[in-house]
Amino acid sequence: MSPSEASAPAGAAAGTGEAEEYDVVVIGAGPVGENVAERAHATGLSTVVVENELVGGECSYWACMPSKALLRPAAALADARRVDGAAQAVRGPLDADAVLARRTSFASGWQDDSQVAWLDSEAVDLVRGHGRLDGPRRVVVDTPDGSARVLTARHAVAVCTGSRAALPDLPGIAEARPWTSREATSSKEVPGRLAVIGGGVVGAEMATAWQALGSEVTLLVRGRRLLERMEPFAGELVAESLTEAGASVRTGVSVEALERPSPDRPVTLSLSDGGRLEVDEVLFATGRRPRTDDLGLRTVGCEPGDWLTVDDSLRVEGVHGGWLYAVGDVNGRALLTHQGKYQARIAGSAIGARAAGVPLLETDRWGAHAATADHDAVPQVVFTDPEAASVGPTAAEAEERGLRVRAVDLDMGGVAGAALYADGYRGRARMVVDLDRETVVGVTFVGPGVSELLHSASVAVAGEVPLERLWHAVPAYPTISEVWLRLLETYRG
Ligand SMILES: Cc1cc2nc3c(=O)[nH]c(=O)nc-3n(C[C@H](O)[C@H](O)[C@H](O)COP(=O)(O)OP(=O)(O)OC[C@H]3O[C@@H](n4cnc5c(N)ncnc54)[C@H](O)[C@@H]3O)c2cc1C
Ligand SMILES: NC(=O)c1ccc[n+]([C@@H]2O[C@H](COP(=O)([O-])OP(=O)(O)OC[C@H]3O[C@@H](n4cnc5c(N)ncnc54)[C@H](O)[C@@H]3O)[C@@H](O)[C@H]2O)c1
Repeated sequence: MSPSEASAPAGAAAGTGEAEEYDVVVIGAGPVGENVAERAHATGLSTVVVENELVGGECSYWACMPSKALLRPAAALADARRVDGAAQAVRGPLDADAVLARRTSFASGWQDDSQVAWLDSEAVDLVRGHGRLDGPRRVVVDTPDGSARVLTARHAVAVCTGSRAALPDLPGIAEARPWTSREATSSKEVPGRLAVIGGGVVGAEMATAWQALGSEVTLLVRGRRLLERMEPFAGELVAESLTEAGASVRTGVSVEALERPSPDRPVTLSLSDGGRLEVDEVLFATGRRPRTDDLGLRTVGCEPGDWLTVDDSLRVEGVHGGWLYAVGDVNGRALLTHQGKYQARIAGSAIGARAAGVPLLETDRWGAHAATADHDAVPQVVFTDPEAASVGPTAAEAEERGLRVRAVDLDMGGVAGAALYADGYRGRARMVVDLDRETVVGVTFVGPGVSELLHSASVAVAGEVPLERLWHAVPAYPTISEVWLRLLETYRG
């Protein structure tokens, strides 16, 4: 079937009330939905995506892109300040207006024309409106003009509706009009005093960005440290650096109530240690919940409000006929754009293979239709200063999985390339070695400029490269990559 034949839906046009039939219907045109549609279409299937906000999803407008655009100028300035000779040339603060303007341009001014054009170029149809399931293989779209369109799928429906910020149920929270990640990435003004609640990735990154932009930031962490899902030294180094930058980082404390007497007045937080804190804005960076509450899931035997549990080919478990897929944040496996897009490539080709009647899918470990990396090789970069980058389990997680491991630690300041990169370079690395197979199962780097190193670790982990072969992968001198050589030397003793 040619792509042009493939993209033509059968059935009646919109407005007639009759169902429009496609091979694949995708609900949600975030980065993941776009990729499921494009991949499924590449296998010769007709595809349509349903979107009720902006094509491009959270990542493009209120998450990855604007947050990294806010953080990059701070990192560039910090890097220059760590190099004698360059430091003398950059004495002033960030130009907050210019940073916010650049952020806005990376968020495409919250317009989705270019992403719509991309869908069009890939011959994927777009229906604007809120999609919900209405029984097997059937999606009803409530469109902005008040009418309903019915889409049916010959082969598969993929739910790619993502996640939204989770807010705790606290007295006064609604009246306090707190920021979520949306306001933290799209604000047009720099608040004088900002409280950030939550020591996860959003909390650490947004505290870094807004402190650098001139806010007086207080980061309130209910646990013992920041970035609890990474090796302990990651959160410790990031907290130390945030404190040096002027932020107040307080652990073991949470918010119990909020009071904002009127919208133009400051907000006062009552804290679990009995203290009170007055700020101009408060950001809740307290995790995410799946966008599954208004999706008609009961009509197909699933529970609304839950993360959708999937198998490794991204098919929702327990749905008769195996036609329902859930890809990206909504399945709760790894809330990251690159991991969702990886799942999308796998789901798209699995949908295509099943539609073509391929009798035996490659769903074995590392097979073409199995998202194995979700379990063993999820890379993540936290764009704080210093950057924290990791792939695979931490040493503690590897032990919990029953692996016999050794953690090899290194102070990165001794690596020549790191010392050249920044005067007094502060950074640490850990390589977690599976002693039975002599392969690397997890790696963490924390330090300036480590984000671009991470893929080397992902290749080693996903490739299950034996240490004796890694020994022959020679890092160029004098780059920060020589951290690999030092780690291997330390392991060999
Ligand atoms: C502040 C922040 C920073 C982040 N930074 C990074 C980063 O640097 N790197 C990284 O890898 N990840 C990052 N993430 C995570 C990343 O944003 C998500 O993993 C990614 O957006 C998930 O993509 P998705 O397509 O699954 O969902 P989403 O991007 O949430 O897209 C879902 C889409 O579905 C639409 N939708 C929902 N329900 C319906 C419905 N019923 N009908 C029609 N349409 C619907 C929504 O409008 C949306 O467009 C960040 C997250 C946050 C909050
Ligand atoms: N650079 C990146 O890759 C990047 C950047 C931002 C977000 N993300 C993704 O987005 C997802 C969401 O990030 P997040 O930081 O919102 O979630 P998270 O789950 O990483 O962290 C939330 C934090 O809030 C704390 N918390 C929860 N409820 C609380 C409460 N009531 N009071 C005080 N603290 C509370 C938790 O203990 C946790 O430390 C992450 O899973 C991450 O993968 C990725």
